[in-house]
Amino acid sequence: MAKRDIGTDDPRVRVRPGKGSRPRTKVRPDYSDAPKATVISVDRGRFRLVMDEGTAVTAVKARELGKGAIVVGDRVSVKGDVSGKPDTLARIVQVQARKTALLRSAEDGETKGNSKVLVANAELLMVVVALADPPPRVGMIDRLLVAAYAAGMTPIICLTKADLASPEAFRALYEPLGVRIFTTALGDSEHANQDNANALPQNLDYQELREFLKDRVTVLVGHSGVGKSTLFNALIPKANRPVGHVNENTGKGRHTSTSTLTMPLPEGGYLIDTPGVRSFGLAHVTDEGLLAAFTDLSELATACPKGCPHTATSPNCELDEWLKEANLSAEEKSRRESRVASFRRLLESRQSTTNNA
Ligand SMILES: Nc1nc2c(ncn2[C@@H]2O[C@H](COP(=O)(O)OP(=O)(O)OP(=O)(O)O)[C@@H](O)[C@H]2O)c(=O)[nH]1
Ligand SMILES: [Zn+2]
Repeated sequence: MAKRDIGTDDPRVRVRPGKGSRPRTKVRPDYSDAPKATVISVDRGRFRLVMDEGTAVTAVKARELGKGAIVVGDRVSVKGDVSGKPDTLARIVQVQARKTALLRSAEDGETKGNSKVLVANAELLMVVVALADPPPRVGMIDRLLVAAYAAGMTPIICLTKADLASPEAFRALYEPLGVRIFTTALGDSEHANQDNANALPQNLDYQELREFLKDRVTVLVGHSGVGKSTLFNALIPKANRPVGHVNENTGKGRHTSTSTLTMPLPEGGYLIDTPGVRSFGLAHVTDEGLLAAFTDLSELATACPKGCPHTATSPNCELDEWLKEANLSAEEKSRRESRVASFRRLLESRQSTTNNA
């Protein structure tokens, strides 16, 4: 292969002379002065980008980039027409290394065990949990926390529908983890109405949440019906996410939309909505990664016998010692049991996933 041949016959790809010392076949073009952009949506091979100076453009992936996926949140270098005018198309020529990558492993079907990057470079994972209707599902929440830590992201929890049920029990369970928890009640328009403010429970954190999200990039995840769209619309009034009904676009019923939406927050920062997260496989996370997400348990486990797998049958596992501690209140005992059970359930579910894959 000739020294300058980078394996493309695309005449638009300009190649600068490489340094003599570089490996012969890997002479890469220098795009350091190409304009940079962030991917805000992906639709069948077309990427919607916001250039750093603000223009929105549509782009395709340059052939030389090969097969790797480009996802929402990726930072990219762009060539070609970046005017953003109708019918123009730019070219993504380079993808920067990701600071964070939110992955999800398929849990069933043909792709079982394969993992996929959902969003790149986001800082926060906001797990949206309804206090009622539907009630919180601890297993899913724990999975999402694990996925966040494994992604290099910081998880936070937003409790919704506090007008329907008290957040106390949930807070008692999750506050010891050091995860920030915000409680909201935004639902029906009557609740959003200021005249009705007295009807709302005390101690709601909606304004604190707004402040917290300012200037950060946050991914929203949660089950259908927990109030994600309601929250999204409250935080970004012009977003107009459809509330209370599902997916007119595909007509395939619930959870079939795959489009991930990025919207700027009025105060600065971005919200990213990921529809259709029904399950969140964790096959890509190691056992250590799993334990690290249980911040309350991971410290205990450092005192376990060497190589302890921390299951219910592991001899002298510190997690069991923690459960057996003397003089615990009934509440604390049940909280600890719930935490250990959560962790062990995830551990087991992953083992069966990996073994059957
Ligand atoms: N009472 C009450 N209802 C709420 C609240 N937030 C949302 N709801 C209602 O819950 C229902 C579902 O809300 P959505 O915002 O559509 O929930 P979603 O999570 O986006 O659901 P999908 O679009 O299916 O993923 C709607 O009828 C909302 O009006 C709340 O804080 N309190
Ligand atoms: Zn152990």
